[in-house]
Amino acid sequence: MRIAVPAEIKNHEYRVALTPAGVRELIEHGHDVIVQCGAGIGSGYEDAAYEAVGARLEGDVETLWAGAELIVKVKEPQPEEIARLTPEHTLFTYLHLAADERLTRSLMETGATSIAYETITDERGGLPLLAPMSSVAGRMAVQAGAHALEKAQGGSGVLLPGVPGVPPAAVTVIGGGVVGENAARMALGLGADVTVLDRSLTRLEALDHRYQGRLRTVYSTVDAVEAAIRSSDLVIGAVLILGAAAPKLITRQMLATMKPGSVLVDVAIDQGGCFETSRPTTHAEPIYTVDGIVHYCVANMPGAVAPTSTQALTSATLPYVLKLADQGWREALKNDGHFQHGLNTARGQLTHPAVAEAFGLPFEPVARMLGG
Ligand SMILES: NC(=O)C1=CN([C@@H]2O[C@H](COP(=O)(O)OP(=O)(O)OC[C@H]3O[C@@H](n4cnc5c(N)ncnc54)[C@H](O)[C@@H]3O)[C@@H](O)[C@H]2O)C=CC1
Ligand SMILES: CC(=O)C(=O)O
Ligand SMILES: [Mg+2]
Repeated sequence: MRIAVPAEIKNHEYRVALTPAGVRELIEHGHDVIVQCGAGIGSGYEDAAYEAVGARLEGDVETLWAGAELIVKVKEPQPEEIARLTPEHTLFTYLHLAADERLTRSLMETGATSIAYETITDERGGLPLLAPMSSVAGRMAVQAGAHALEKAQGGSGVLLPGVPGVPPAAVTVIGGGVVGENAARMALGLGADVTVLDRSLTRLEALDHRYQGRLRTVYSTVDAVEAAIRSSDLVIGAVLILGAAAPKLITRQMLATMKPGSVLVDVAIDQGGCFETSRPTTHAEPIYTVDGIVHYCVANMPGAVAPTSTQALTSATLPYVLKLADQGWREALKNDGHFQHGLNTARGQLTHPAVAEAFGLPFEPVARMLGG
């Protein structure tokens, strides 16, 4: 199969979809891999490293896309990338469609087959292609929040760990999944006072057991969120309902109950954000302030630490890229029910129920799409 790896073009996105080691695996399986010139530079991979494992380099982006059957990317297609997609393409990347109706409709119109990393499931109930980037983003959320708390950023000026004689900051993490646990772990490491809210008692039990009383776990209700944010210096939004738009757990009205200069980091922004006042920001301008509360809402946080993120991402995606390349998308999905959950669009139709529900659009069940 002809597989293309374009350079990412989202703001400050330095990741690339495949490392040279990943490309080598595909070539060993007999596939042609075409890498856009310079695609790996931001992650520390020179063009020569791809050439050395047998990839072809392509400088012209239109030629790269036009010649590909399978396109492997990191971020959702940007408008100029949408314009290059055709019904002959299979696109494998993060999509987060429920957050963006315009993207959803335009992707459907291309007729391309699109498979989203973030909706593929595994037998343990996890999201194996989201998890590595959630680990990165969860860890970064505390760094980003600590920086935003500084006075020069508009923050209250509270130092997360405190110092001897001065108490540490209060950090609330809403959603105790992969992002949430990684954020909690970093915040604990810095010596902050950490509370995690979740709707899943199983998750709270696991966290309680693992952290042995070093963090507080609270069942998530409107009441519990209201109480927690009143005394928090940093609140991290880390909830997810698979494939769906994130629920708004902090309203604008609730901001007035928070301490001035407190910080909200909305990691769930790629699914639309879990705070009413969140809007996507970029690494170039990551923060803004509403009613005295600093917001950080970058939708591609791991892009800023690309050498780490690219290796973690390729390790997770490679087995799936190999299946798509070896078997074609139909067979690969027919043979793996969890992989099937990744299919978001095909033949101009939506195939993910949660995305369809987000916009009140009709959808075609994957099983029917694969049968026909
Ligand atoms: N901004 C960025 O750069 C990145 C964003 N993300 C996003 O972070 C979000 C979280 O991802 P993961 O941690 O991997 O998901 P996950 O599925 O591991 O965890 C989500 C948790 O939220 C909980 N939850 C759902 N509704 C809740 C509610 N009302 N109150 C409290 N908890 C609730 C679930 O029980 C679950 O434990 C996703 O939207 C993901 O796409 C992930 C990576 C990078
Ligand atoms: C998960 C995601 O959207 C990211 O890593 O950018
Ligand atoms: Mg994202």
